[in-house]
Amino acid sequence: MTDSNDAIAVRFDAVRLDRGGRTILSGIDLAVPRGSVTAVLGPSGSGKSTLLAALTGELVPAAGRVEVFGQAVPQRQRALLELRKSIGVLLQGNGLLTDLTAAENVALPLRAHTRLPREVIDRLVEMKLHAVGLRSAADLYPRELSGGMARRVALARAIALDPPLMVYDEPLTGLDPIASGVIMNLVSELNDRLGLTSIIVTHHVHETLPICDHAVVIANGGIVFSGTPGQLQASADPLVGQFLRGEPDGPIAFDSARRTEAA
Ligand SMILES: Nc1ncnc2c1ncn2[C@@H]1O[C@H](COP(=O)(O)OP(=O)(O)OP(=O)(O)O)[C@@H](O)[C@H]1O
Repeated sequence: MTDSNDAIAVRFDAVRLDRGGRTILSGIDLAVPRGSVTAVLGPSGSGKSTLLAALTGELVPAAGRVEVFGQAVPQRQRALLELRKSIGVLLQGNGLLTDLTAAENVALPLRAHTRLPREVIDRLVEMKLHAVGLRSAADLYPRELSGGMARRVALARAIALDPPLMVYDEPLTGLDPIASGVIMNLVSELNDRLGLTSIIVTHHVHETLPICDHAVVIANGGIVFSGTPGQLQASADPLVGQFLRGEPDGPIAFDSARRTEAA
């Protein structure tokens, strides 16, 4: 592994992703530096979740190569499970089990993937809940938590195994502006404090950009912008402008995947 590879946490090299016999994304080149926070932005249906699926090995590229920490995403189940332990994923729905308390939910990955004794797991769970500011909610059930608190418990569970890479799929869905601000601050703080690399897939541009080092916009079947948040805001590209302003009419097709298919 070379030094330059060491500095890159995730690399997409000429990747094409197909789903249901259709090309969703093609010509994807992306390098996510270690330690950075990267936003993957794009309109609904543009292929953001598809990109994540390639990163976690759920979807095998039709062409090109995806690497995580210098290694190609494996296809063999065992190697894939090993890779997934190094990727913490916060999904759109929190995925909390309703008949378990917050603490029991956070303990799940530790019980499943380690042989640590009970008291060590309890201590780790306490630390993870503390990291998201919810130590006092340990014994509450998901139905007793607000939407923002539930998202934070899910975040504590996602970092339970200390993954070096965090992936957030629409972390702000269903949250009010205050809870959204809390989550974004946490994402940024955890990234810096724990030395993580974070990728945030979202269409919440204005809430996400302030904590990002890098932004990528996908539309019309590929990457249409890659740069800093400042460069994104200053971009004169009509496609980027349409997306930032959320306009229905413009160079981004209403159903961008359909346009790819027709192309
Ligand atoms: N399993 C699948 N089989 C076939 N097509 C799929 C599948 N999953 C997604 N697609 C299609 O791929 C395209 C991209 O979907 P994807 O979910 O990646 O977009 P997205 O940008 O994450 O959207 P959203 O912001 O609404 O979640 C869409 O046209 C969708 O219909």
